[in-house]
Amino acid sequence: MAICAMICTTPSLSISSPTQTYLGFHQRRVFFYTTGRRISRVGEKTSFKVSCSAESNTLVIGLAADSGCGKSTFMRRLTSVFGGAAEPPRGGNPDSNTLISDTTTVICLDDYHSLDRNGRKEKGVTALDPRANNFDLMYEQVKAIKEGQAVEKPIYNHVTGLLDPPELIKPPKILVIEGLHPMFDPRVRELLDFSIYLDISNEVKFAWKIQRDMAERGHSLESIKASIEARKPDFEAYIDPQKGYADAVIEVLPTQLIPGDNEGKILRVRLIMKEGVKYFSPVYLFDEGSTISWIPCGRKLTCSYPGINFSYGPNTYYSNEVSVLEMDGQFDRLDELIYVESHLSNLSTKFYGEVTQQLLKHADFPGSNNGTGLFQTIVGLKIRDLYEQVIAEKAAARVEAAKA
Ligand SMILES: Nc1ncnc2c1ncn2[C@@H]1O[C@H](COP(=O)(O)OP(=O)(O)OP(=O)(O)O)[C@@H](O)[C@H]1O
Ligand SMILES: O=C(CO)[C@H](O)[C@H](O)COP(=O)(O)O
Repeated sequence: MAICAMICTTPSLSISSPTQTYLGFHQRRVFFYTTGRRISRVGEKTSFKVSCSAESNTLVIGLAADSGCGKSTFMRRLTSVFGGAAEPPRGGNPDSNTLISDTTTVICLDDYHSLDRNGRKEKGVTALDPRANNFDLMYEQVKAIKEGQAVEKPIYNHVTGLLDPPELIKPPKILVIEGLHPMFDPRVRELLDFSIYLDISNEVKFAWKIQRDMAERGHSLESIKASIEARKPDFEAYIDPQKGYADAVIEVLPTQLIPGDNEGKILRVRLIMKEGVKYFSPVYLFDEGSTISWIPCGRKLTCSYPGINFSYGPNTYYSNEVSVLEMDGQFDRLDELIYVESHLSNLSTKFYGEVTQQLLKHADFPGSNNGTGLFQTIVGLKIRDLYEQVIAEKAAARVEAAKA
């Protein structure tokens, strides 16, 4: 770092070279060595490409879920926690899948489809199949962004089903990679600072699909059923197993408060939080580590049928120790959520009532009155906290390095 601070205005230096290169420093000049021999000096004509870039402060978050499972809604909640609105790149492809705000850039991993709609049809593979995706490019580009370099990322056009010319993605403070496979490739997984899986049970997925694809997109009930069935084997083989790697899973199930309910309107939502993740301390209800069941309905929380049930406790998930917070039911009055919020700890809020304020602000988003909205908001706050801890630690390390 000391070297870079002297030769660059920004604190890090990136070098690309066709051979293994070693960086040396002597009398305020930077030299490159190959197997110990000095071969060139910065400023001299050289085949090495040297560029200064901002120190790698890009935090990378992975958000995995099947299509139509609430990724966009979650992203809107996350961006709002950082205080901004996300928009597609200005002046770019109107069908871009990217969303940029002051703090976050969200890229959709559909952009790494290597086969377009026709290509998949010809080869008889779905978009969930690894053979339809370019994981090498995904890895190289996410790594480059994390290291502070801009990349030309391809665009998969959902309107035409074709691969469009690429768009420039500059390194943001927080990069979110959302889509089908953020935790599939071990190399990409290794780049993630935090990972989330939205686990929507088949019953609920079906209810949401019907609501959206029938009401908004004019699909028939039969075609929705057929598309879910057709995706199932690949979903189970390639998408679902990723939840074993996630730091937080939001699991959405039918309610247990109404026996045999299959409407998918009242939901039982579980926030599964891995223990021992750096910069992430799981949220708890009443008393950390104990097992709690709580019906908050009564004087301070209005509940109509079938009521609300919270539970919390330690558990094991894919051989990992986790804490699980569960909410079954829905709120009648969102402003009364403050009562529930005041019984939760480790929320990483900046002021009393921030969770309630966030949900009230976006009361019109799907799921604001149930555990999906509540837990998405909480995970958003935890990501902000994680980011702030990383930044604070890097700043402290820089101060220490400058002292040395
Ligand atoms: N928490 C929720 N409660 C009820 N319905 C929801 C919830 N989240 C999402 N939905 C339903 O699912 C639909 C898809 O949500 P969203 O667009 O956020 O998902 P997505 O994963 O980004 O979808 P896609 O990948 O297909 O773009 C919404 O239009 C809504 O009908
Ligand atoms: O699973 C998906 C992720 O969103 C899509 O089905 C996939 O990207 C293919 O898109 P399209 O159906 O528009 O060709």
